Amino acid sequence: MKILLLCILVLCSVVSSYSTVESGESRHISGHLVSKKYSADWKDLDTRPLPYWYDDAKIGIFLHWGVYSVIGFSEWFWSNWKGGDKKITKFMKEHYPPDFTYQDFAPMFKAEFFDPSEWADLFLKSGARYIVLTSKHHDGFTMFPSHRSYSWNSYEVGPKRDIVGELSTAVRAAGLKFGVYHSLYEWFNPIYEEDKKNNFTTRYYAETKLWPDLKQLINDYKPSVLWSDGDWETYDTYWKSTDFLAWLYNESPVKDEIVVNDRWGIGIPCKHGDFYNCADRYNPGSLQNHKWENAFTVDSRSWGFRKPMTLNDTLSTNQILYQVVSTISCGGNALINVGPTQDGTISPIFQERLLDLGNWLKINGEAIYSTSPWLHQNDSLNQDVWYTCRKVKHSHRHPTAIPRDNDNITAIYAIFLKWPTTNILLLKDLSTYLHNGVYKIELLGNEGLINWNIKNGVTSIELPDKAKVHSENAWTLKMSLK
Ligand SMILES: C[C@@H]1O[C@@H](Oc2ccc([N+](=O)[O-])cc2)[C@@H](O)[C@H](O)[C@@H]1O
Repeated sequence: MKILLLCILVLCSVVSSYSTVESGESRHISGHLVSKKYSADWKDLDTRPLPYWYDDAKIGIFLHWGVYSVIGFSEWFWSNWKGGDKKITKFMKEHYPPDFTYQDFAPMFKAEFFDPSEWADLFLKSGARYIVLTSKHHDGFTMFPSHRSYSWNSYEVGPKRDIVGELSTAVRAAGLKFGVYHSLYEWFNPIYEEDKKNNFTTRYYAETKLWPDLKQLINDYKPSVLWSDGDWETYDTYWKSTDFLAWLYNESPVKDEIVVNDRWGIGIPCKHGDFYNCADRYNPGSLQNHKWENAFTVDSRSWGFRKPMTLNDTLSTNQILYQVVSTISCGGNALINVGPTQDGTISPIFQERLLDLGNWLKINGEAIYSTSPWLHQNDSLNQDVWYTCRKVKHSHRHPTAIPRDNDNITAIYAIFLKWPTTNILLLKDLSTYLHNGVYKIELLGNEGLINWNIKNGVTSIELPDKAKVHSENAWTLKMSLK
């Protein structure tokens, strides 16, 4: 007996030392990452380098689309209704038969005008580099033919189409990355409710629904982003988040490509994940240590399509640019949400905002894509100015965090969101870098060089006649060596 125990002990220690060697290494050979095996704990998972495409992309489009788009209140409609929301109760009483259920809305979700390549064309023109679609929100309705969501998916009810499949194909054909939003919990799934009733000591839902669904999603659609949500009722130990991520990073068909956010259980957001969302609409205004993403909505009041939305509720192009620019300057990505309609269209007001962004990026994209945060983010003299910079390529970047060094800078960009009435832009934080006159300044989208001088530590930049400048809403000054 003793000998047997000893043998087991020795075997265990051999196995564990082998696995530490395995998991302790990650090497770059001629630019290629030799993938290591991650163990299923946060400490090891956190060492995974961020796939470069994500930091380079900077801008994505978020789509909240599902059965809730039919009602047009918000994606939380069902839960709010059941929770006794007065407005909703009254609305349902006035407009629907007394026994009408949330499920009865599903056949009305026809998506009859849904043309994925038209959407992809719009997204391409917006300048976004990745798309994130709700593959399943908290109502549990899957936008793909889930093997575990019988009669509660877009392939069997409503559109009768594999929305995730069709959109992923079209988006990729346009050269963009495709990702999925996925809610861990389902408000009213009886199997989940049973686990919940058992204080999450049982894991029936996680084993029989969640895991098979997630694996199907990853294996069948090979998304580049998995945007996890609905994690907050219980711990990552119930979800088995680390096991899932170890599988995702080690074995899955997207192991080198995929990025995930931070919503993997109580206490995890803002602490673990390839990038952090922290709270929704999170925009800290200062440089962060870890890659993060600002997910925000063009309709300031809802993620899903809201029929009573007014023009006033929507973010203006200038407000969207403020979010995009301040976020990227602080090391984040911007994920801009719009809610498509039940017919499968994207309303013209959202189209216009996205196209405005695209037109702005055509001129100013050089200050956005593949840039790094600079030494300063928001100019200390002029609050409407945000900096980014360009560095010689990737090999110098820290693999998991936002680069903080200031080596290898080839250009500094100052993006300003208000045109000064005097036509003179005053900046402070640039002054120590520009002093010796070897720098030139250009305004993107405008011919020729810009006159500038430094007095008492303030850089004064003479802007050209505004009428002759192509960019609108925000402008970029580029500082580089002569
Ligand atoms: C993107 C959004 O994500 C969640 O809402 C959240 C989740 C987390 C926080 N948070 O951490 O502050 C706030 C809203 C969803 O409930 C919501 O419907 C939408 O899908």
